[in-house]
Amino acid sequence: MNRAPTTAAPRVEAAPAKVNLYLHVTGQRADGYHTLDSLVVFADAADAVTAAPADGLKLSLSGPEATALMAEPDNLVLRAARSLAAAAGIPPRAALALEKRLPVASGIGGGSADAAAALRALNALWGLDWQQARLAALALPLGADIPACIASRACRMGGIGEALSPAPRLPDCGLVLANPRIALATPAVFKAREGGFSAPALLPAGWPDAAAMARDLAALRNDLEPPAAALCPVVAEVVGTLRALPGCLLARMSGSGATCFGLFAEPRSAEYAAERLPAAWWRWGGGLHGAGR
Ligand SMILES: C[C@@](CO)(OP(=O)(O)O)[C@H](O)COP(=O)(O)OP(=O)(O)OC[C@H]1O[C@@H](n2ccc(N)nc2=O)[C@H](O)[C@@H]1O
Ligand SMILES: Nc1ncnc2c1ncn2[C@@H]1O[C@H](COP(=O)(O)OP(=O)(O)O)[C@@H](O)[C@H]1O
Repeated sequence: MNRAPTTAAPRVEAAPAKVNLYLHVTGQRADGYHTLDSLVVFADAADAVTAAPADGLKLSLSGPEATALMAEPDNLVLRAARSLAAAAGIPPRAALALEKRLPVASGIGGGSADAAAALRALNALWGLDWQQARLAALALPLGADIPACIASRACRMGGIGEALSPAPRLPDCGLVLANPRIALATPAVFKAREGGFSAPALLPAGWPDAAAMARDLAALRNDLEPPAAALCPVVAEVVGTLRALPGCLLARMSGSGATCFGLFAEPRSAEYAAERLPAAWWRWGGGLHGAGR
């Protein structure tokens, strides 16, 4: 039965960038996937996915970063749509539009955010009413970051990305994101990692302000930063440039890179600081997605 209402209004979903404030690689499973411990937050920098009624399944691309995806044989948005339709037992009928603003293959989970946004939009468009946990379980094989992106709320990430628990209470803070415009493939970075595994972090129940959070985060690390910097040496320059910005409390790489972030006391100082970065880089400054909700 096709439950797609042909008169349903288009659904628009933001696909916010994921930032790993720290990322410890805690082990490796027999299938090769690594187990992680990470504090994940979402920035207000975002792609946007629209789903509208249609007879078949199609995807249109727009936005400043869309060119990098023009040759993509099977966009994650389409894979997510097919996967949801198959699991729901309905034909995949939707006109999807992706406005791509986040750099591709950059450690801020843009593809995962897009897939998650498509699932949320189609869940509504097709009247499925699936719970977030069911969408997350369906999406995990498409990308380890997608479960966290389904809710797009700060969380503690464990397992290979599917074990999600609440984040400590976060203070108001600002983020600067900077990418030197070099794509880094996630599998290559995991493969280049050397050494043993890290223990999961011990975190407090919350932080009173961004400075206190930065102090605790400084004792942790991103275990993928050394291998990413070996593959892409400019990562060290990006981190150093962020760290030198006035007001920067902490600078580090996100995910498997090459995007790095700077943590600031509040969104306005991050916005201002981002403008001082080299114009050749992709850069963004602002606050956390959903802050104050
Ligand atoms: C590293 C992280 C941290 O949040 O972020 P990104 O750099 O992708 O943003 C994620 O774990 C990435 O998630 P995602 O990009 O969705 O990964 P997937 O497509 O599932 O996996 C791509 C490849 O990365 C490796 N991989 C990924 C996740 C994981 N927990 N262990 C791994 O070893 C595997 O080689 C896998 O084949
Ligand atoms: N909508 C999409 N956005 C970004 N990448 C996509 C998308 N669909 C498929 N991909 C593929 O997924 C890979 C990982 O992209 P992305 O999620 O941006 O990076 P990362 O996992 O480093 O955060 C890209 O190299 C690209 O080949």
